[in-house]
Amino acid sequence: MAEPTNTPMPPGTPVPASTPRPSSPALPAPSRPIVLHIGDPIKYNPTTYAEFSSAFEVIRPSAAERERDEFIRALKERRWGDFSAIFRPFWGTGGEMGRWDAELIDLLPDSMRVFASAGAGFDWADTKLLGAKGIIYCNSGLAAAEAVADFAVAMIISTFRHLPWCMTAAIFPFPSPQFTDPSYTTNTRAREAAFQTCHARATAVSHNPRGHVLGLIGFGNIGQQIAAKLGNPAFGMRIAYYDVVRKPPALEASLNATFHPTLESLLQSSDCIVLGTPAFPDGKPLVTASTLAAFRPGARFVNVARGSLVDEDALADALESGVVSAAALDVHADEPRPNPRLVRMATQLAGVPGGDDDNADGGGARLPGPGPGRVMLTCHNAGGTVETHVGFEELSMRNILAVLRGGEAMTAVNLEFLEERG
Ligand SMILES: O=CC(=O)O
Repeated sequence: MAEPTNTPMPPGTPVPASTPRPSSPALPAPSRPIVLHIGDPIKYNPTTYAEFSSAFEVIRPSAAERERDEFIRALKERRWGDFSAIFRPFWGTGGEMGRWDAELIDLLPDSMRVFASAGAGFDWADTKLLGAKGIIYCNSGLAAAEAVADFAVAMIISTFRHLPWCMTAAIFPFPSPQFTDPSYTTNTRAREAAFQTCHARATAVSHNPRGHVLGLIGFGNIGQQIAAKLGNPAFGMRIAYYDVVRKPPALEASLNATFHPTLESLLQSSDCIVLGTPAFPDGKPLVTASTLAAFRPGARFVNVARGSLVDEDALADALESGVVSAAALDVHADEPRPNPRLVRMATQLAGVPGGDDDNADGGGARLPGPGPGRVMLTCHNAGGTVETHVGFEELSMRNILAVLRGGEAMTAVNLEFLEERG
């Protein structure tokens, strides 16, 4: 049964409820287009939602109905009628049915026109097949770009300054927040050694980003915002990029960005490589043993795109051999399970029992081993801010309003595949 859209909004806000629908195949023709709302109720944009829910009949399947088997059953029995749009305002919910592949897409009603979802990435949906069926897919990358770029800045700085080492050494041996771990209170020498070693030796492997070449793979909204934040006059990095389509000269000039016509040329010229490009539909990696071989010796690597784009074992090899001197990964090939070899490196300390201080005086050139603090791992947090979620909701509703009123989608990603409908 559909859940009511009992949205937590400021008190007194008038919110039209979505319509619970009986599980009956014989539905009367709707007076307004039906929108299938998958996931949590909206939270942040009551005014737009008031317009949205008076323009459309909004049906929100329950959490149980969104599980794949039940979802397929419901689509087969046309439980939600001839809906014209799918609306997924959050990335944390609404994905329970799994990948939007042919099995699901082939069950969509002919009335379906537009699928608007939270999230910059759209690897969870076969957008080419949707396009072939005349369905526009809109992502919400625009809403996440600033958050992802800010997070990428922190990760890039981390690869130059070895923040994981600085942070873990300061709290060695990782006491509980209550400081009740007996080793924390008794193992004073080891704790002091961890702190002092990091204080003394992190200097020798840390560098200012200024003057280094930042190589951006992908120069869309996220890449451009990273360039604006880290180039001149702020951090003074030299901006280089590779993308399948070269950007206009005025844009390149405004960001002082140098285009590289091949990925190899970008890799050979960069001190820190940042991945900010959509995943390949077939899940093929872009950063592999052979691409890593083209990195400058001792280059740094940051991934804020998708884990599937990186062969993580090849990256671990490159960190071990020193080809890559530091890496920061927000996204992982097998979420929520980061690669165990990379986890081990992320927790490695110098100058403490079980640590590794072989490389303490390395200086960015090819190093013989991973050394401490060279890997930063986070939990797919880059886009995760309140502002992003406000934007996800708003943009998804605006896209559906535009398309169903006969206008243009703002953030369609599959227009090249879109087939005209009869
Ligand atoms: O990964 C985050 C997103 O797709 O927005």
